[in-house]
Amino acid sequence: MLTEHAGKITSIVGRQLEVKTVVVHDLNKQRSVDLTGVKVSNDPFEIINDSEIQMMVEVMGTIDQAKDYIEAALRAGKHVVTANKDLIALHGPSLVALAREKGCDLFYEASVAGGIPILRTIVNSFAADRIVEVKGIVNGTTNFIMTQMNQNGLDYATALAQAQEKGFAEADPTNDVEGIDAAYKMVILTQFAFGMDIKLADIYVEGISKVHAADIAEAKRLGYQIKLLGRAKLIDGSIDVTVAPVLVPQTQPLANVANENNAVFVTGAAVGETMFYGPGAGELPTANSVLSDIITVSKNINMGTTGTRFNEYQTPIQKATDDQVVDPYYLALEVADRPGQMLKLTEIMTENQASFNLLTQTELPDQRARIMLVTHEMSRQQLKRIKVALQEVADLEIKAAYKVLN
Ligand SMILES: NC(=O)C1=CN([C@@H]2O[C@H](COP(=O)(O)OP(=O)(O)OC[C@H]3O[C@@H](n4cnc5c(N)ncnc54)[C@H](OP(=O)(O)O)[C@@H]3O)[C@@H](O)[C@H]2O)C=CC1
Ligand SMILES: N[C@@H](CC=O)C(=O)O
Repeated sequence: MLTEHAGKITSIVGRQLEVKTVVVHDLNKQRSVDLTGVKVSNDPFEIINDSEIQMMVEVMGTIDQAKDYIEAALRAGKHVVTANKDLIALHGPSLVALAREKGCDLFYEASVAGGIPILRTIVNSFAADRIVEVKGIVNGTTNFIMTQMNQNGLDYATALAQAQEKGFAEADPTNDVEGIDAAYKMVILTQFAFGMDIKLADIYVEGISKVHAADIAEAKRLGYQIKLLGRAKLIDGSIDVTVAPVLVPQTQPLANVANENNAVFVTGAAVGETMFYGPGAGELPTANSVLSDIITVSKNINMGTTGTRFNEYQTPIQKATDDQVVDPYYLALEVADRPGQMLKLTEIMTENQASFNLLTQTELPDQRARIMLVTHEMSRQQLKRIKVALQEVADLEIKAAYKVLN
């Protein structure tokens, strides 16, 4: 892209960008990019110690190693662009502080939602509004897997292997499928939207690895798609952040976001609901976001305005309590003794002031049945109590408890 769009980039930046050194892991690997005239090395200090180089781009992944290299580059006075959400979510504040101290830029647009320019949009276009909710599909791999399972009948392992082949998944896809990658992105989105430095441990995280084909089918029958959704919501001045499988109504645009695409809804008190859609993973979409950062830094160097934070908004906000977070839920239970279990279920729901508006069941072998119900709105605290009480019931197993988007 730097070569093909060189003329446009030069006219926007006012200078010609030159790649001096590329650092890789395996010097013998065949590359599809023409690196004629570029120094190729496996030593990051070839960049960090080169006084001619003004900017370092980190797209190697990892946490500790990348952190060491970025810190060294910032200490050497180099501006940094990174796509590393793991690192920014876990160590963003200290890296941002170091960059500021050194008068350097640190940009990371590609770290959230791949090719969608969502961080820059929040910083620039929502600067005057009060954001009340950010929710969406922020992991391409899991959305690709769920789409392939749903629409093409692929099994989980085959769909994951395809996501890896296409370059959407992380080097170790555990973080993708267990919701950690989406949670890292929600940490960054929460920081940008609400000015709040939330920790990974403050987020309820559940991935897709345990989503059952029976729940996908039942959700579909009821008019929903199960999607891995991240949500950061302002509730009475407090923030709640979650990443989990959610039943999305077919009529909601998020239900139709397929494959590696991502979509982020940003709701502002003034503007209302806005939706940003595009490829959330993949080589060129990610490269476009990285290049938009490179161009921003280059312009800042030109104008002598480096050293300001990507996001300047900071404000102290509390985490919401389980009592404050209210949603309808989908519950799937496996039972043996049906009439007895149904009675118990109804009792437990009533004792916890909860009710359901829909209940279905399917027969399973050995006299067992799978009961699926959609509740009316209840707090996360109520749900927790109901789950604890149901766990005490003999011959009853909770198979799923997912939020329903309304
Ligand atoms: N893939 C995607 O769609 C997206 C990825 N990201 C983020 O971008 C980063 C990179 O992801 P991705 O491109 O998929 O990863 P890849 O594994 O495809 O690429 C990593 C690159 O880093 C190089 N590298 C790895 N370790 C070292 C090391 N110790 N020293 C020098 N070079 C090293 C590798 O070299 P070699 O080629 O020799 O192996 C390779 O070129 C991650 O932080 C990821 O989370 C962000 C948004 C989207
Ligand atoms: N593994 C990530 C890549 C982009 O951030 C994803 O699948 O979304």
